Amino acid sequence: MGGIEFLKGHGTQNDFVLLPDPAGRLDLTPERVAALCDRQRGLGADGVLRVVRPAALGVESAGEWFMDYRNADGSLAEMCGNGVRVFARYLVDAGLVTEADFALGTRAGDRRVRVHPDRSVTVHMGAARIVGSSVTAVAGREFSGIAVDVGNPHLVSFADDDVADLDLRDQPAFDRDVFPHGVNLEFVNVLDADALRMRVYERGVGETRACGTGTVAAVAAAVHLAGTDTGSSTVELPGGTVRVTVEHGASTLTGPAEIVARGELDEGWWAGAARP
Ligand SMILES: N[C@@H](CCC[C@H](N)C(=O)O)C(=O)O
Repeated sequence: MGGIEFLKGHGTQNDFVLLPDPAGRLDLTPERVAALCDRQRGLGADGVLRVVRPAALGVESAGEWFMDYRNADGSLAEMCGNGVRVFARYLVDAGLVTEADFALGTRAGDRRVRVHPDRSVTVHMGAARIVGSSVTAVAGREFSGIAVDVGNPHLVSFADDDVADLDLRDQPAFDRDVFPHGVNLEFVNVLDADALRMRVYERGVGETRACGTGTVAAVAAAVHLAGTDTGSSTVELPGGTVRVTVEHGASTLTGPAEIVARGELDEGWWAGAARP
């Protein structure tokens, strides 16, 4: 095999290693994903986006490309909102799609995207479903939350105190009976009628500087609390600001997406990274 091409990109500082692999030839083990994402022994990222043809993985999609997303710990997740924006940015920059508006496949189903001239990307995120409530605890302090399914699981907790002061270095407690496959935990301040501030502790990663599906979950939860099913809001995150709309079983996420670097992985390193 020749060198393994990679790119590095981010969306509101939620960062990813992209691996172009149209035919699905890479043996992308959880150990290799974890090594790639490690900020000391690898390239460092919150997740990996393999760029692959749907047929190569045996999945159905109306899109020409499938976003094979992995969390930094090597686990699979259904969906990644910031990842879709970065993935779309790469496809357009690389000339792999020629339209500005197209569909791509994810484990949560197909997602339509629009790449704007100012380099921002809008993703049609599908339905954000309110599925119940639960609790979480950060450093012994309990928060009640609204459970939201955005293709992947979220628990959104609204706080009166500034979420900037929360200590999110350790995994907050959550109810494993309610979330047997884990959950992404969002902590939110309402700034005004159409502005939220959010921090997030992601399943399979830890605290990240932004989570696209999390922002959609946060706006859906805010809209739900307001007693309606339609609304739109900016969401300020440590890594930047996105815009979310939620209406009648659909939602959109708009924000920046950047490709930062490209290069080749060392083959010896790749071979060794297959081992834990
Ligand atoms: N950062 C992502 C979400 C990635 C998946 C998540 N950690 C999970 O396990 O569900 C986003 O931007 O949505």
